[in-house]
Order: sequence, then C-alpha cells, then structure tokens
Amino acid sequence: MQENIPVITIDGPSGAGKGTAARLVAEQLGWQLLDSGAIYRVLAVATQYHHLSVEEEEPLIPIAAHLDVQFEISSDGESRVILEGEDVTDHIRTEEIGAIASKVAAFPRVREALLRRQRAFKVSPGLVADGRDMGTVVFTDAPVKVFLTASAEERAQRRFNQLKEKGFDVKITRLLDDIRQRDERDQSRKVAPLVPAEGALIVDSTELSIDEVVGKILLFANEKLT
Ligand SMILES: Nc1ncnc2c1ncn2[C@@H]1O[C@H](COP(=O)(O)OP(=O)(O)O)[C@@H](O)[C@H]1O
Ligand SMILES: Nc1ccn([C@@H]2O[C@H](COP(=O)(O)OP(=O)(O)O)[C@@H](O)[C@H]2O)c(=O)n1
Repeated sequence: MQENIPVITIDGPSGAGKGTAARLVAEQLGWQLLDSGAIYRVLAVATQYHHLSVEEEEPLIPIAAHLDVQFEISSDGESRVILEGEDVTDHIRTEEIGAIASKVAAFPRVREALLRRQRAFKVSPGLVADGRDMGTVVFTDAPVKVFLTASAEERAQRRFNQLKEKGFDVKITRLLDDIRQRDERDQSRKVAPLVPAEGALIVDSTELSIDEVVGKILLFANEKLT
C-alpha cells in the first residue's frame, strides 16, 4: 500500500542545503530520493529546446505533462539527468535555468501536470523529497516535515562556491540578487507558495555544518517514526 510508505519532506529556499541534506538522509536510511527542483529545472530547459515563452501558461502544459526526462546513475556512480536523450545534468544547475524554473513553477496547471510524476517516487521502504511544496502540497500526509533555511548572504556564498567548483564564472552580488528575486517569486506566488508546512521542524542552517543539519533531521525523523 503506497499510503503506508513513510516520507520525509525537506522544503526551503535556494541554497539552504536541502538537496545535500536530502541525499545524505536518504543514503543513511536507504530510501528513495526525489529532487523535485530538478524536474522544474528540466522543464525550464525543455522550454528553451521548444522555443516557448515562459510568460504564457497554456503552451507549457503539454510539455510538462509529457516531459521526457530520465534520472540515471552513471557507471561512475554519479546521478545524471537526461532530457529528450541529452545529458543536461550540469546545464540545469545554472542560475539562469533556476530563474526560468521559478517562472514556470508559478503556473498552477504546470504544477498540476507534474504532481503524479513526483508522487510516483514514493516507493518502499521510504522517500526523502526536497523542494518548495513537498510538505504543503505533494506529500501532505508525510509524517516528517522539515523546513530548511539560511540567511540569503550565506546561501549566495554557498551557491557561489558550488558554481565555481563546477567551473561556472559567477559574481556573488549577482547571485545574491538572483536568490532574493527567486525567494520573492517563490514566496509570493498564489499556488504552492514557499511556506513551512504545519508541524514542520524549522532548521536554520546559517551557522550549522552539513553533518549537524543531517543529524537534526535524522533525530526528528526518529522521534516521529517510532
Ligand atoms: N550547512 C551547510 N554549510 C555549508 N555549506 C552547505 C551546507 N549545506 C549545504 N551546503 C553547500 O551549499 C551548496 C548548496 O546546497 P544545496 O544542497 O544544493 O542547496 P539547495 O538544494 O537548498 O538549493 C552546496 O554546495 C552544498 O555543499
Ligand atoms: N517543489 C518545488 C521545487 C522547485 N520549485 C521551483 O523550481 C525552482 C528551482 O528549484 P531548486 O530546488 O532546484 O532550486 P535550488 O533550491 O536548488 O536553488 C525554484 O526556485 C522553485 O520556483 C517549485 O516550485 N517547487
């Protein structure tokens, strides 16, 4: 029964460390992982492939509903994202794509078209899902909900380090502006705005290490699941 499979949701703003924490928690528990932001990012790339404007909802709906995306693990153990047969793993991580993703994500019917695809990740023995609305919309009955945040400055610095490491040429002031704009758009949209789910554990990671964040989530999960 899919209903009995436990889910840990980790929502929060860009650069809070959701993806990193979700991956480590999933590894520790041996559970499935859903990076829901990657789906929105892939959709953003698909709009570019198909030369679609992101100002209009209607033409985006069939693209979202039939998104030809695969999440694969390559022979060296790295996870790869394949869109329409092309490897877009690095391309989806740019801030440009993040900004387009947050625009397409503001359309209610686009979100609706992606719901079933996200819920299909819920498989035994459990799922760790990260994004913006995992606890508030997609997995409302999840027994463990976390809202992970950090100051905008700290998040911009983390994103700067991360993108530099990947070889992207980026400016920290630009990243901070992008993060603030994306926060504003994600928090103020009418559908599935970024807010903590009821009963969520709020973790401010500004002054916490990755291990400390993971420790807090596992402790909370242990309390809730036993
Ligand atoms: N608590 C932390 N302290 C320092 N760096 C962190 C912390 N959590 C995550 N990071 C780093 O910040 C970057 C962004 O983390 P990520 O998990 O991609 O954030 P999100 O999924 O919330 O956008 C990554 O390079 C990650 O290694
Ligand atoms: N569950 C989700 C996940 C992402 N998104 C959107 O997709 C964008 C990119 O998500 P992401 O999780 O990859 O972004 P980062 O937190 O990694 O910067 C966000 O800014 C949101 O607008 C969403 O609306 N709902």
